[in-house]
Amino acid sequence: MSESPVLLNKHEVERLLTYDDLIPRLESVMGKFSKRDSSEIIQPVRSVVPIQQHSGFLGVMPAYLANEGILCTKIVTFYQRAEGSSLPSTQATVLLFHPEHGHVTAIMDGEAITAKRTAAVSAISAKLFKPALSEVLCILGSGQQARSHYDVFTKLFKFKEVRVWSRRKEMAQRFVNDLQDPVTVCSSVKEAVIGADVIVTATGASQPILFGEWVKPGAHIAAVGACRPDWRELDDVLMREAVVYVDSREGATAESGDIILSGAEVFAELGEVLNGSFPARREKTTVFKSLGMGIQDAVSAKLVLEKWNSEH
Ligand SMILES: NC(=O)C1=CN([C@@H]2O[C@H](COP(=O)(O)OP(=O)(O)OC[C@H]3O[C@@H](n4cnc5c(N)ncnc54)[C@H](O)[C@@H]3O)[C@@H](O)[C@H]2O)C=CC1
Ligand SMILES: O=C([O-])C1=[NH+]CCC1
Repeated sequence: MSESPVLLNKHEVERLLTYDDLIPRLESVMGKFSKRDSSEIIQPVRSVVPIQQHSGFLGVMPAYLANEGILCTKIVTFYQRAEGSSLPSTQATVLLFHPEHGHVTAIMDGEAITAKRTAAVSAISAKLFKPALSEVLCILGSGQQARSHYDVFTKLFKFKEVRVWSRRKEMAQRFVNDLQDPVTVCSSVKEAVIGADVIVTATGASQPILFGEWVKPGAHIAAVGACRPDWRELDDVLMREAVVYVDSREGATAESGDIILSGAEVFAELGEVLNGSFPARREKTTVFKSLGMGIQDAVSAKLVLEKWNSEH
């Protein structure tokens, strides 16, 4: 009989998963993924079931990392929620399996993993692509991803000014009230992004909210929302003028409305830049279009379990 799986709640996962540990693991796995060696990594594009009556989606995100002995799947739901809803729009559970015997070794909260690994990957994109002199950070959205992006971007980089915009100004104000350091609340997207060097879009928008005409040439945009083929956060001008990087070419081609509907060309995967097979075109306006990958959840969950095991 196999042992019962370890069960870890959101509080535990949040405590055990640190950006310092996570970032090097994500860089390593994304680099390996971009080599497309199926004897090392298998990660299909996420399967998504629409839940039309409730404006939601169920996604299943499996991954197998043979050399690291990680067999994992995340099950995630994401919903378009009314502003001010007390329910989280992204909820998830991550399962780790014993790769040899097939039993479940751990079941853990996936909300904290999703928030931290997505922000950490965006931070990796910013390390590679943001302008050398980056003084102004702008965050569009004030939800879970906005907060994790704020945390890691201000931990890793020094900005003179941080701005936030949200659909309802009081939500942006609430976001700011939870923080120690000063952040400017903006009344419009335009006001928030003019002159910004780094822009994070982390909204549930399905139509463009960020327009290329407002974006400072050379800025870096980490675009985290719009993860359906008919959803947008960025307009055609921005998508066509920027150098576009993605987490996975297959994921972007299947799921990113910003890429599919604008007809923008994907320049490279983040992993291809980390591998040195494509350049980081820092001098240009750059977009990193993030959709989220099972391998990112898999290395995060393994890290959480290792930390937990070291304490028990
Ligand atoms: N790329 C990735 O790996 C991941 C992407 N996501 C996506 O990131 C986005 C944010 O996710 P969470 O922070 O978990 O959600 P959340 O519900 O915590 O925050 C969503 C934010 O978007 C705003 N928003 C919603 N609809 C909007 C609209 N039509 N126009 C402008 N703003 C709008 C809300 O006011 C809120 O500030 C979602 O689109 C989600 O699907 C989530 C997890 C991972
Ligand atoms: O990677 C992920 O978990 C998600 N991406 C979009 C919604 C959830």
